[in-house]
Parts: sequence; structure tokens; C-alpha cells
Amino acid sequence: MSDVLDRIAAYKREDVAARKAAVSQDAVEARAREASAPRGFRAALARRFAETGRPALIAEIKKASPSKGLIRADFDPPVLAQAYERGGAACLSVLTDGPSFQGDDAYLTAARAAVALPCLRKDFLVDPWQVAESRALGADCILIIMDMVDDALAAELLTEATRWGMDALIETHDADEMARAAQLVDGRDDALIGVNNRSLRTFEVDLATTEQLAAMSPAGALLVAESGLFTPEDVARVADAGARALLVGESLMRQADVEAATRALLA
Ligand SMILES: O=P(O)(O)OC[C@@H](O)[C@@H](O)c1c[nH]c2ccccc12
Repeated sequence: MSDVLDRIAAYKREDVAARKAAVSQDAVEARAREASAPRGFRAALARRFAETGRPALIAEIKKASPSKGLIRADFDPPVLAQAYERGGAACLSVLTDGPSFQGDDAYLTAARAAVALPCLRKDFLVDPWQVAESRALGADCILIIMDMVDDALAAELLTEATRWGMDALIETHDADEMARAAQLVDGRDDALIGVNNRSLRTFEVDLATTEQLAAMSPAGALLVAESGLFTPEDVARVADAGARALLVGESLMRQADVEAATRALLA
């Protein structure tokens, strides 16, 4: 049966084919070489965790989602980026997928230009061409969703990210994906592994996902708890499970005062 993730993968492949037809690998690499230098996404998270002893925040700029519809009408990426930065975020995540999240490539570029924080391009990568494209847009980190790629493609995306000086957040949702992620980063000391508490197929959210998978996360990997975090109690719960960073969108995007909400979540 075709579910949300399968539908996203299908339109992404079409979209990437069209983009590649318009901009060759050589051309996209030329743009990537012109981009402002990577800011060190994983390093910023590790530094913040070391300083505070508490999980570092990756704050997400997200207008809408397939599970929640419109999340924030008053949507100005540079203004939101600055509010997150003042509120204490260590990094940003910016949705660039249009069809499902009402994102845009320009949101990433504009948000990043407004702050000093490293930025994750939050999109669905199905082709190595998108890695250089992400760098060309200014991304400091890409997302590798294990449920969307086979092992060979995951390895290619990770190698390509490293070649461009970017980090890669390797996202898992179950034990099989975590085992594959561990295999993927075997021998590396720079792994960034995420546990998405939300299923991208059913949209069900359960913070126990982080608790269950944390123990399987490879030694030395920096563990990111993703999705469904609303309160300082939620933060404490995933911190106890071993998360050194948090990826939070909706609960902050729904607040009128994003800076105050960011501060309150981290308090
Ligand atoms: O809005 P939330 O529940 O705080 O979740 C943020 C982030 O984890 C979520 O947007 C996300 C995690 N992995 C993804 C992959 C694709 C799109 C979106 C996501």
C-alpha cells in the first residue's frame, strides 16, 4: 500500500529529475563551491551539550506538515531564525520541501543569512545530486532518512556530505533502521544519529521510541531526539534516555512569542 512516505519519494524523484535536467552535476558543484563555508553543525551541538550538560536545541522553521496542516500563518523565516537564536537554539532546521511542508529553498538561504547558527536542510534526499544542491543553498547539514534509502544510497549521501564539509543527520525510527545506521557510521567518530519519535508512515508519535532505540545507538554518536517534544518534562525524558540534542518544530512554531517559548522549553 502506498503511504505518505512512498508518495513523497515518488514526487521527489520526479522533482530531482527535473532539477538535474536544468542544472548539471558540474553546475551544481560550481554553485556549491561559491557557497558560504559550512558552520559545523554537529560541532555546535557537541559544544553546547558540553557547556550546559543538557541537550542542545535544533529549532525548526516549519510552516505546515502533512500530519498537522498549517502550523504557523505568520511565517517569516529570518525573523523566526533570529527569535530562535536569541531564545537559545544551538542550530536551526529549515524545511525546504514544498508539496508536503509548504517549505522553500529560499527559506533556508534567508534564515541562515539572518543568524550565525549552523542550519540543517530538512528535505527528502533520494539522489546524491541533492547533496551538492544543499551545500549550494548554504546547508551545513543534510538529512538521511534511513526508511527512504537503501544502504548503498545512504553511504553515497554520507560520503558526499563529508566531501562538501557538511554533517549528516541520519534519521531512524525503528530497531532495523538503527542497526543499519550503526553499520553506516561504523569506524567514524563524527556520527549524528536521530530518532524520529513520529512515524513518517502513520504519523503516530511516541517518545518511547527514543528510549527504546537510544541503547542501540553506536558509541560516540551524538543522539538527537526528534519530534513530539512539547514541554520541559518531555525534554528531561529524552535527555534521561541519552539524547544530546533535540529537534523541535511544532511546539515552538505554534507560539506567538517564539523567543520566549524557546527559552521556556529549555528552562
Ligand atoms: O514538529 P515536531 O513534532 O517538533 O517535529 C520536528 C521534526 O522532528 C519533524 O519535522 C521531522 C523529523 N523528521 C522529519 C523528516 C521529514 C520531515 C519532517 C521531519
